Amino acid sequence: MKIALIGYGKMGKAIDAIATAKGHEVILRIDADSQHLLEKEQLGQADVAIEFTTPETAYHNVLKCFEAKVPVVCGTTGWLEKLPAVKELCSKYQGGFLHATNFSIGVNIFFEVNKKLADLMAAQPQYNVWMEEIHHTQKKDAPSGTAITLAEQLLGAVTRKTNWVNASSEQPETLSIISKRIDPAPGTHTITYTSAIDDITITHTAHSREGFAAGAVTAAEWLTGRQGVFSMRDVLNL
Ligand SMILES: NC(=O)C1=CN([C@@H]2O[C@H](COP(=O)(O)OP(=O)(O)OC[C@H]3O[C@@H](n4cnc5c(N)ncnc54)[C@H](OP(=O)(O)O)[C@@H]3O)[C@@H](O)[C@H]2O)C=CC1
Ligand SMILES: O=C(O)C1=N[C@H](C(=O)O)C[C@H](O)C1
Repeated sequence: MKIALIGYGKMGKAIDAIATAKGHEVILRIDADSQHLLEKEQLGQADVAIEFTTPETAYHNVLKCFEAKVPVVCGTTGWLEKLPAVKELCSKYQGGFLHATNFSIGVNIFFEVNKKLADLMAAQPQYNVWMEEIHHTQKKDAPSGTAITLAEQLLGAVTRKTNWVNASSEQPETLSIISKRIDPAPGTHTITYTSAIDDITITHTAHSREGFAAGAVTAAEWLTGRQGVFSMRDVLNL
């Protein structure tokens, strides 16, 4: 498979190592200084693009892939407000688009555990619930995309919580998401349900970026040759 890497920072480099070890050919490595390569002539040579850049640049980059008719796997977080527009444009261009706030198998299983626990806690109002995420200090967005996915799942089931804030809140209807930035944390997410009697805590801790990168390569293999808007649930059959 010929891969175009859009974004060649921490994730781009981790994906390069895994894709190359699996026998794929990385034909483009694009960073902020080589955006002129984001054109049909170059991008169009790839079977698939993998985009991990910044909240400010992801939308433009994904559109460039649609224009070049290259399916794109996107892991960039912090640009949720533009996702609905991208999904519509994907249909217009008859493109392929797969976005995930977290590509690791472990976190995608954790998402399913979160939904199940939230379903059970929906009928137990004696429990309050809050969330914490810890990442490295270079992270640009807060809360993390993964934390927002977890929060949306939780609010969908635990209806006594109606909104989330990226702070500590005393409002009973507000889900607090506390963000901490501590090096070198690749990504830790914890959800705690607490009552006067006991606490239940679930945590996912990434030990490195390997799980995110391996998941992105698996998603790219899966997306190649497909049209439509997909998620990791499609890839992992969850
Ligand atoms: N979904 C998931 O599983 C995961 C998602 N992420 C997300 O992925 C994103 C990237 O993370 P990470 O690799 O750690 O970040 P880095 O800051 O290490 O890398 C970002 C890269 O994007 C490049 N870049 C900036 N602007 C452009 C542009 N206009 N076109 C092309 N490339 C550009 C930068 O280039 P330069 O170096 O020249 O500035 C750099 O190479 C973040 O949003 C992060 O939250 C991270 C891990 C897992
Ligand atoms: O920026 C990161 O590093 C990470 N970002 C993603 C997020 O925002 O959830 C995924 C992972 O936690 C690492």
